[in-house]
Amino acid sequence: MILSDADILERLEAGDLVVDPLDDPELQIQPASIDLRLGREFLEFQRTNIPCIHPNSEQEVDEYVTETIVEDGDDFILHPGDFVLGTTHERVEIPPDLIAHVEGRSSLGRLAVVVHATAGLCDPGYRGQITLELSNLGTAPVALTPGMRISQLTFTELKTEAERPYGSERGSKYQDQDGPQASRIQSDHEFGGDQLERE
Ligand SMILES: Nc1ccn([C@H]2C[C@H](O)[C@@H](COP(=O)(O)OP(=O)(O)OP(=O)(O)O)O2)c(=O)n1
Repeated sequence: MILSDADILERLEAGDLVVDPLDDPELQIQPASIDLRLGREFLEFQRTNIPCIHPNSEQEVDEYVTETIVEDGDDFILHPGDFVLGTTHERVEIPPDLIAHVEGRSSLGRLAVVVHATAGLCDPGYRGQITLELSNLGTAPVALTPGMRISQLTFTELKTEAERPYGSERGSKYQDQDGPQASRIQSDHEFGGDQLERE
């Protein structure tokens, strides 16, 4: 079951679902979603001379990422073909019986701005800001202003609570993330399970 505006308000009031700050609930709570605003920090990917990035190499993943913080009154210009990481301004806490989906807003989609190029799932138990995978599929640069409503979260109720919510198990590498986080896929090998057995 997908939560309606009334269900979302009820869960927010009960305090187990958290979206913080929720400065303008009337504007941000939509019929079956909550609009989230864009934060100030962005991670941009540099052109690089290395032949490829090995996801297992922390150095290769981190070295070609640079951070930009947009000052008051300024915009972040997303150029055609760009792929950058942004963040929601809000921090969320998803209770163990809900899953949240990060969705784009139609108004930005109509300008060819995509807010989650691939991953869009917030696990039951997840806490933190949400990293947005922003790209511009169009032909004109688009100005993104921190504070603008950039994405929406929908919530689906699970049939039963997750027994091992995000954060309770090995892995959970993005729990309590603050600002956009580059991929931490290189830590997967620490937790095991990502190699095929030798035949
Ligand atoms: N666009 C998104 C999608 C997800 N998340 C957060 C909420 C998710 O609960 C958490 C983990 O997402 P995934 O399970 O998709 O990521 P991984 O499988 O790579 O990470 P892990 O191994 O920690 O589960 O990241 C985010 O910040 N921004």
